Amino acid sequence: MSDPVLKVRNLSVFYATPTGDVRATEEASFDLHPGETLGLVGESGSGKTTATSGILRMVSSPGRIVSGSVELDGVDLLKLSDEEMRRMRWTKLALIPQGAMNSLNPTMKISAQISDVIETHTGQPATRERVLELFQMVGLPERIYGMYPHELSGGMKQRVCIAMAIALNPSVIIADEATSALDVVVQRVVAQTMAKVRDALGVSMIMIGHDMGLMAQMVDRVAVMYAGRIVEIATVADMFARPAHPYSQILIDSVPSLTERQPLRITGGITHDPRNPPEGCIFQLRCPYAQEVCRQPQEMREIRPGQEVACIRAEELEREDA
Ligand SMILES: Nc1ncnc2c1ncn2[C@@H]1O[C@H](COP(=O)(O)OP(=O)(O)OP(=O)(O)O)[C@@H](O)[C@H]1O
Repeated sequence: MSDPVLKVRNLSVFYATPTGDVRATEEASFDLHPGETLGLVGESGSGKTTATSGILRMVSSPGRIVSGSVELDGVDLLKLSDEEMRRMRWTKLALIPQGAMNSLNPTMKISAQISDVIETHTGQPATRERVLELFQMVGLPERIYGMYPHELSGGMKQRVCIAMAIALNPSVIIADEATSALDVVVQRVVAQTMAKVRDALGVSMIMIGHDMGLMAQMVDRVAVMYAGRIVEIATVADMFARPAHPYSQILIDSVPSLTERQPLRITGGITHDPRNPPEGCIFQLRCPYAQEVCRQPQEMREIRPGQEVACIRAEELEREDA
């Protein structure tokens, strides 16, 4: 396999609170290969957004990156100066943030906002031709060129955000639940646009989401997070056919069917205080199979080529869903 475009190793990001650090992302490690899409899933509060903020070095106070490395094309982003990092954003690494469409500037025309991104990083404003080319790639009509965000539908605004993300041909795009604020039909169309653009440009993507059904159709591999820890990484096929971690099994069971899209609906939530995780397995307090042995630290380990899991009992508990 080709060298990864992005190599994340032991990334930990904590938030300081008066009663101790919230360990929002701890020891996260994964690779992203050229042209690959990796899905990052887990229920609310599992640390998905925090992990990607760490990758982009956009963690704001009271958060801080505690440790780790984030290599993009062989360069450790965590070692760059702020100015060097600023130059990486949009050109190498672009973000479509949560609620992206609400982050558009209401007082600026769509064309000017896209042009602005390009000008800030290249020193040259975008030509009308280039903006229209981007519109075409994401399926936006030419007539919105001179319009303001409030004149556009939610789906269109989301496409504008995709256009901005690809404007400078980044190697990696991180899409943070980019579609969750939209209704189901619009979600599907926007997701298809994202996939089309990704395939046309050969860009690598990290997609954060709750919707396992949508993930199944959009991503190559899935990383499952629980309470700040990645507990399993596998191809979509393996994750759905033989999820190895008990938490992944619960996640998969929460999907009614792969064609019927639904957000993750898991009762219970994260049960421990994120400032004080249990010793050993992060999932032990909710795990139906927890035993004494689960109080030992659980490292990610490969149980078959391409499937890594942080569960000492994985082989014993494995099941075939196929
Ligand atoms: N500013 C903050 N101060 C303290 N704790 C925080 C702060 N921001 C996030 N957290 C905590 O960090 C943990 C991870 O949050 P994060 O938003 O990364 O999760 P998430 O998986 O992206 O959730 P969602 O799906 O709801 O976006 C949670 O326990 C959250 O309460």
